[in-house]
Amino acid sequence: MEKTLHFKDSDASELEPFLPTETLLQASAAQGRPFVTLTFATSLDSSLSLAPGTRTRLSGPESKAMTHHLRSRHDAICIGVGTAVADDPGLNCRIEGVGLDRQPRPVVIDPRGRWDLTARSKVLEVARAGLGLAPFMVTAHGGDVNPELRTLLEEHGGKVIEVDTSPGGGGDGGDGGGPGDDGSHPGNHIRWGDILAALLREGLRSVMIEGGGRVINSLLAPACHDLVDSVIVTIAPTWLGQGSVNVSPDRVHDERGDPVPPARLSSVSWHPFGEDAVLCGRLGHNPGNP
Ligand SMILES: NC(=O)c1ccc[n+]([C@@H]2O[C@H](COP(=O)([O-])OP(=O)(O)OC[C@H]3O[C@@H](n4cnc5c(N)ncnc54)[C@H](O)[C@@H]3O)[C@@H](O)[C@H]2O)c1
Ligand SMILES: Nc1nc(=O)c(N)c(NC[C@H](O)[C@H](O)[C@H](O)COP(=O)(O)O)[nH]1
Repeated sequence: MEKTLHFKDSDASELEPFLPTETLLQASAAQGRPFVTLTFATSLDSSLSLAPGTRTRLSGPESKAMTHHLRSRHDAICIGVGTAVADDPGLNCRIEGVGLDRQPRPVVIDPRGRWDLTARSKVLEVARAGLGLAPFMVTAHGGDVNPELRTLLEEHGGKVIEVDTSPGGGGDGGDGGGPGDDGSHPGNHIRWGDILAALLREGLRSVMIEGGGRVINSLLAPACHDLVDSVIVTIAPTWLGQGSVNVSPDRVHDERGDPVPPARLSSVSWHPFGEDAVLCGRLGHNPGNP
């Protein structure tokens, strides 16, 4: 098991204006979704990892502890299956003293059963050790879920959640597209509004979405802005170069056909954590905010 992390209360308080409060949770629930924080770490050239299918360490120890604090402040932590396969993640909070009652529920979006989950996968080892919760897998309604995978999940206290796909493959920003991308393949795309509504029905009132590239780029598309409350980005002082997994949402054009920026944050603040800078901002409008 990995080393325990430490995070100071004074650092935690700097992040609070961007995290769910009871008022914000109720306002999000009234819109039929959990409070959503989009969070990830990038290089100076806006990359998440050196190449698809590989895991690249970007955060230093201080900002890594910050990310784990965020995990303890949400009911769920959500990733796409591309990240689940590339990283074999634990998806728990490893800050000292954080008990099971403050662990987030891991959620993996996997419309067509690409996840190579086995009993030796880290997320299940963590659950068996009592250091985190067993994962939920969100899949396409009527898709083929491997019965062994379903049993494995259920034996650990996890489950499969089936959600209807959106005919035509999206309309809410897609999921970034590209080779090997089963998520934007017609018939496999699940609208983010439907994914989030399904998580709220499971009692998950706040979700931290950690990536990867396709997930982040799709949520930064204008059609999804009202589904995202806060964005918290760790920026590491390094470049990963061309061919890396990039945060760069699809181009957006105005009615004249001229390009316009797809997204801009508001209420922005910057915080140094070790050698990294952490950027906090708001994307959509949550009626619970002043
Ligand atoms: N630096 C960071 O903070 C960070 C965070 C997470 C992941 N990563 C890296 O990102 C890479 C993985 O990114 P990626 O873009 O390959 O994969 P991803 O994790 O974004 O997963 C994409 C897949 O998820 C599914 N999916 C996502 N949204 C969907 C939707 N709305 N409907 C249906 N299916 C949907 C689809 O199968 C899609 O192909 C890895 O290298 C990982 O290490 C880095
Ligand atoms: N904050 C942050 N800094 C990084 O340097 C880095 N590589 C990630 N990556 C996020 C990550 O790729 C997924 O969210 C993992 O899959 C989680 O894995 P763990 O639970 O930590 O095992 N995130």
